[in-house]
Parts: sequence; structure tokens; C-alpha cells
Amino acid sequence: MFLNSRSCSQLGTSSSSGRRREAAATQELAGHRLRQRQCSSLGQQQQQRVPRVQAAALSSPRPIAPRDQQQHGAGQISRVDSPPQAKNGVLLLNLGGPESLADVRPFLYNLFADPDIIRLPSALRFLQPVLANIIATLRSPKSSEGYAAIGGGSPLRRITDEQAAALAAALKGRGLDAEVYVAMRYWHPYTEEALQHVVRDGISNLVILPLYPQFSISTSGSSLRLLEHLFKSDPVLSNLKHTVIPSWYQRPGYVGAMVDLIEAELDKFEQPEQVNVFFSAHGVPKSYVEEAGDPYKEEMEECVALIMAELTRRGRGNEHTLAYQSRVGPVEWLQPYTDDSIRELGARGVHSLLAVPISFVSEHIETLEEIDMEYKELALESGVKKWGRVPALNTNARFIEDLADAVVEALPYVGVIAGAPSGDTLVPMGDLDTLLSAYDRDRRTLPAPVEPWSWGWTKSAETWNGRIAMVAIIVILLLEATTGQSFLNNILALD
Ligand SMILES: C=CC1=C(C)c2cc3[nH]c(cc4nc(cc5[nH]c(cc1n2)c(C)c5CCC(=O)O)C(CCC(=O)O)=C4C)c(C)c3C=C
Ligand SMILES: [Fe+2]
Repeated sequence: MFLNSRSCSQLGTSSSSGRRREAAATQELAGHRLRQRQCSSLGQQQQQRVPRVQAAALSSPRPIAPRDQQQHGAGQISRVDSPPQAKNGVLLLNLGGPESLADVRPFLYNLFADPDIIRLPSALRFLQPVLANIIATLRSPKSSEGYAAIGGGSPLRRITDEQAAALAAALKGRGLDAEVYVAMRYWHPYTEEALQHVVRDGISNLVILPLYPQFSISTSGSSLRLLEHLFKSDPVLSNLKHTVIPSWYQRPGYVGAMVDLIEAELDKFEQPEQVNVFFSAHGVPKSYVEEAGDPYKEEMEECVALIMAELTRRGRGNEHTLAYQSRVGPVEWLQPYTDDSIRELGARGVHSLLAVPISFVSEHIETLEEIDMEYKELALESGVKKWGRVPALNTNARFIEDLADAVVEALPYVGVIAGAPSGDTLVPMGDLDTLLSAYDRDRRTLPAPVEPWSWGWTKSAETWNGRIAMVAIIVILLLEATTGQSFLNNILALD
């Protein structure tokens, strides 16, 4: 498997030499697709030379240290002891969320310590934990307020567990016995814990399914990077046959389920045909798309076009809008911003808005607080008279059935390097190595979405916090450098 994918990486590198530039995100993706196809055939030719590795049952798993406060800290997860039986598993990737207000700051630390969220130049990477601590500390009061408003914690773990159980049942309905595991990126159950269970259960064929319909470097990409690291540092996992479904926004079942929900909400308005269908996607910094080639924006636009086409096919001629929410920090994010669009629609005299959360399939802080409270209030203040919101898919039966179909369709690709069966996704299906080597290969430094030093000069409420923190951090770093003692560990330790 790794022999194949190394060859693919080399192929990708040589075929793209001299082709690096910002404006080429789209061409870049087309190139990825082409390379993937080349890799597929190369992979198939070389398949015979790859040793058929037997997955193994685990006799004594080594516990993994919790990752709060650590960057990718896991070592080996398991030892190979005995030959296994073929067993299927599905690994659901998700973000994770604080379950109580006390979890908020360590959760934020984990998020900002992720180099796919804040990508520092390599010379400054040693500062990432320090920066993560500062930013988490500064952001924590605002985030905590949001989580307090939705009951004191995120519902994400509960909903994702329900989705996992529903998916396992749907697979069983198709005659497929498969364990479904939940692997969160920034909170419990951590990816390391999930993989420990995968190994303990002797899973030999794993389908990796991010619960994000559209691919972004900052979400699915980040979880896949972590998996890559963990797979490479463990003997059982490095031989585990797997395939990744990188994104699935174009699946008719998903699109159909979204349209069912939209229609049901439209019919609650007195004049459904007058309602503006307002898609609000989670934003990403613009540089992710324009400099690192994140397909997120393109996938989002395609996704909205597919949903609108299906709505139209069902005889609904509504106008629609796509905007991006949840911007953090001072850099430019994808535009238009949700708040600007709401104001603009209000000013244009749009009477009714139906908000559709589009980048995430569970209720979470950004649907329950940001959309239901902040944006609703803004819309009503801006002149919009009627407001509605489409619920998240959660365990919607049609959606879960579609995920089960996606898993069944992916299973033949486990352990085989191959492009997506229909070739119609922007990031094609494949194993981790192939996917990540074809994708965001250079991990180029990006402007950090949140920079404490910039916060210090903005007009935001954090201005003085930011300045004080910056001065403090400089003093502490100087003290550390001159005395050789670590003050930061003591001062900024969370828990
Ligand atoms: C597709 C979905 C998401 C993208 C893209 C994404 C990018 C992204 N997010 C941040 C910063 C924060 N995200 C936070 C919470 C959060 N983010 C997503 C999804 C995406 N993020 C979800 C589902 C959640 C909520 C989980 C929950 O607890 O319910 C937070 C914490 C909350 C807050 O303070 O607002 C931050 C911070 C960045 C910087 C980023 C891209 C670089
Ligand atoms: Fe986010």
C-alpha cells in the first residue's frame, strides 16, 4: 500500500513541478483528479507486489495518553499478536465539542494547537502550543457564553453517537455487520481512543467517513492528517486496509434529504414561494482556498447548486443565497459573510428568510446559537419579517440510509488505490497516503486565522486582552531564555 502511494506521490510531484501559483486552485484540483487516475492504474499494476498484510487481533492494547494539551502525542497503539478474521469497520470523523463549560478552554486549546487551523512557518512551529494557549484563553469567555446559551455544552457527541448507531443498524439492514466508531478531532472520544477500539476489535477493513459533506483542509483534512500520523506510528494500523470517502455532498440521497427538510420548512411560511432560501455555510479563511487549494468553496457551491436544482425539479422556484458564517480573527474569510448578506437582503425588502445550515450534519453551537439566536435577531432588526431554519440532518432516515449506501459502495475499494467510482467528486476516494499526497501536498504556511498579535491592534473587544497577553508572553519568553526555566508550562497550563 505504501509502496504504491509513494510512487503516486512521486508521480504527483514530478508532474506538477514548476506549476506552483496562487491562482491555480481549480487547475490544481483538475490536476489532482488526473493524478489520482494515473495513481489508480499504477496502484492496480503494483497491487500484486504489495505484501498481503494480515490484520491482527490485539491482545494487550497500550493505553494512549489523553491528548488535551498535547499535539499528536500518541505513540504506538497496539501490538500484532495473532492472525485475524476479516472484519469490517467504519470510522466516523467529526470535530468534537465541549461537553461542559469547564471543557471549553481545553477544547479551544486543542483546536488552535492544530497546525491545520493555525499554520505557522516552520521556524515558529515550536510556538504553536504557546499561541494556542493564549488564543484559547482569550476566546474562551466568548465561546463559553455561546455554549452556556445552548445548555452548557455541545450536543455533538450525543448526536454523533446516535448517527453511528443508526448507521450500524442501516448497514445491518443491508446484511453487513460492521462496527461504527466515532473519532473526534478536538474532544472526546479522541481519534486515538477510537483507533484503539478499532485495533482491539480486530477490524481488518476500515471505511473512513468524515461527517462533513464537503472537504476542507481545516476539517476532514485535519482529521486525515492526524490519522496518517497515527497509522504510520503503529504496526497494526500501518497495515490496516482502508479507504477514505473524502466528501459526499453530491450524493443524491444526501441532496434529497436536504431538499425534503427544506420543503417541509418552506411549507410553514404563508407564502412559501416568496421565501429566500438562505444557505449559511461555516467559513474558512480565504487563503485556504486561494493559496492552499482547499476545494471547500467549490464543493460548497456545487452542493448548493445540486440542492437548488432538485428543489426546482420539485416545482419550487425560490430565490437563494449562499453566505459564510462563524468567522474568527482578523484575516479575510470566504465572502459574502452571513451577517452582511442578511443586512443586505433586509435592506432589499426581502420579507422571509429560511436559513439552511449546509456544512455540517448535526446541530451544534453554530446552528443553535449563532443562527437561531444571533442571525435571527439580526434578520428581524434588518427588516426581515419572517424567519425559519432548516434542522440539521442528525439521524434523518434518508440521510443515514444514504451514508450506509456510501459505505457499501466504498468497501470494494478498501485496500485498493482507486479514484472515486463515478469520478465526480473534487477530492477522489483513495487511501490516506494517496489522498494526502495528492492534496495540499506542500502544507504551505498560511496566514493564521487568529493571531494574538493582530488582535492587539484591532478594534475588537479583545484589544486590551491581546495587548496584555502579547506583552506578557514576550516577558515570559525572555525570562525563559535567560533563566532556562519553563514558566509558561506553569502559568498557562489548563487543568
Ligand atoms: C465544515 C465545518 C467547519 C469548518 C470549515 C470549520 C473551520 C474552522 N473553525 C474554526 C474555529 C472554530 N470552530 C469552532 C467550532 C466549530 N466548528 C465547526 C465546524 C467547522 N469549522 C463546528 C461543528 C464547531 C462546533 C462544535 C460544537 O461544539 O458544537 C470553534 C469553537 C466555538 C466558537 O468559539 O465559535 C472555533 C473557535 C476555524 C479557525 C476554522 C478554519 C480555519
Ligand atoms: Fe469551526
